[in-house]
Amino acid sequence: MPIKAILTDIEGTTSAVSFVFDVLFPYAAKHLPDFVRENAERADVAEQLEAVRRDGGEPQADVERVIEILLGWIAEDRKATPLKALQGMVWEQGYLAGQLKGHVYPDAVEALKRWHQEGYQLFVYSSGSIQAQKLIFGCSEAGDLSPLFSGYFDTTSGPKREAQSYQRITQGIGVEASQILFLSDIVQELDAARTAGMATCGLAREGGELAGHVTVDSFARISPSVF
Ligand SMILES: CSCCC(=O)C(=O)COP(=O)(O)O
Ligand SMILES: [Mg+2]
Repeated sequence: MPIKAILTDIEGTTSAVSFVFDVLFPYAAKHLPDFVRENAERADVAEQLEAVRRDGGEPQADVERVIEILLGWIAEDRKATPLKALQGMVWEQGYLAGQLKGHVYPDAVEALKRWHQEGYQLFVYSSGSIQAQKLIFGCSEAGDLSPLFSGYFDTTSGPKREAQSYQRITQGIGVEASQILFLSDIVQELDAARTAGMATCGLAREGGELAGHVTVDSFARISPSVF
């Protein structure tokens, strides 16, 4: 059955790993402590702080201890849903202040625009929160790319290395798994998507191969019609 939908990862796929590690994560580490102190009573923030206490196994942690836990999770690149939600809130302030602009590779911008015009439905699946995903594409160096996308999925659909997450996303997209092409730079994510029945294409931007998957170094080399 022909591909109808394209589901893409962000970090290392549409966007540089260095943008996430050298720009976004340090920005969050710098601004998150004061953001949490100033907004700890806000309902959406308080809900995430409670989730940090629960997931961190420290139900009695005060706000300063929760901040310490969060900074530790940033340092170890933990894909924890409450951290990702709070990072998205902090990054929003940076994007709105013009201090952040989302990096999206020019070849990805060009291909996403073309595929959208050709009628493919485009979706994102990232460990970054849905808010963070909307910001990186909505406030990108190439302008507002958000009209290209039909939907966004984050770790509330499950971890990216588990096949069940891709089954849930398939339900959400509403086409057969075999009609979805998943793009990622991580072989374990591609393996999980394939186990769920999706077509896969690996991105290795520095060259090389993602074992067992068609691998390219640029979106310019992806033809959805051949999968
Ligand atoms: C939405 S941009 C920030 C990405 C992020 O926080 C992250 O952890 C990268 O996750 P990905 O699943 O895109 O590799
Ligand atoms: Mg990635």
